[in-house]
Amino acid sequence: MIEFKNVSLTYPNGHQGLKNVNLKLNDGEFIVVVGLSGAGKSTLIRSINQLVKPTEGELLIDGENTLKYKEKQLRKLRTRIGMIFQNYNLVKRTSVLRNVLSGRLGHTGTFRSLLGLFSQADVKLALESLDRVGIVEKAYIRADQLSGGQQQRVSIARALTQKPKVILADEPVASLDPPTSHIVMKDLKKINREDNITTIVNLHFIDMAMEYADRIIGMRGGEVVFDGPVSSVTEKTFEEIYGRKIKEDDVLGGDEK
Ligand SMILES: Nc1ncnc2c1ncn2[C@@H]1O[C@H](COP(=O)(O)OP(=O)(O)OP(=O)(O)O)[C@@H](O)[C@H]1O
Repeated sequence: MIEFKNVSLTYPNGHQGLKNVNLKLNDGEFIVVVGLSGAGKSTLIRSINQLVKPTEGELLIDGENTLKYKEKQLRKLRTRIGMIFQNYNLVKRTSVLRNVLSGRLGHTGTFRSLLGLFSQADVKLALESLDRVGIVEKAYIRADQLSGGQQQRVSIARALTQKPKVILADEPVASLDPPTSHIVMKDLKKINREDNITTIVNLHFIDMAMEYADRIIGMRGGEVVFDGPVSSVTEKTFEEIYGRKIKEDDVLGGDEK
């Protein structure tokens, strides 16, 4: 379980990214974080693996306050947390398989991974991960030859080869068209269900949030202003989170091809 206890985060310029956040995120949940641009969604997600570090409070993972971790413990923690970014963060000029194998970096010694000496077990795992997101036939192609949706699936496969306990996805579909967005969200959901990986996703579109979330967390101005199961969410909930009426732009539309 991931627990935020009175967590606040003030950026060096004085801006308060998180204000007194209290949350318990249970193992295996599929959580979608929603809110307007600048609400603090990325800050919330990124504080879990300390890409940004909270300045107050406690952030417990399986009972341990990770804000007290030293560099070595933090590195170990990060090996168990997969991260998916809007822009995929692949090494574009190298093969898909190499990109996916880089998910093993924290597990394999640095020297061996620098030389590209991955074990057969790692290669098998990487190929299995690519198969699970439906693109194993692309393993030996250069990453920059793939479409955006395929690149995002490579990044999901990379996260999977980490054998993570948690996946954080920061606007994973913001650069994709509606049909491809649904494919990527379905992959994330399938993996969450099959492997019981706690999955926390930032999304802009309310229809996507409603379709895929078990639980929705709403943020505004760095604060959690809503937290509840998707079944309890109505249009009014979104209007309260956004502080305004819902607009056409808030809905992605479309479905899988
Ligand atoms: N490194 C930083 N230094 C100062 N302020 C920052 C920094 N990163 C983010 N902020 C500010 O903190 C607030 C929350 O940003 P955050 O990126 O978490 O929002 P968000 O809800 O994810 O928005 P978006 O959907 O636009 O990504 C914003 O006002 C942002 O400008």
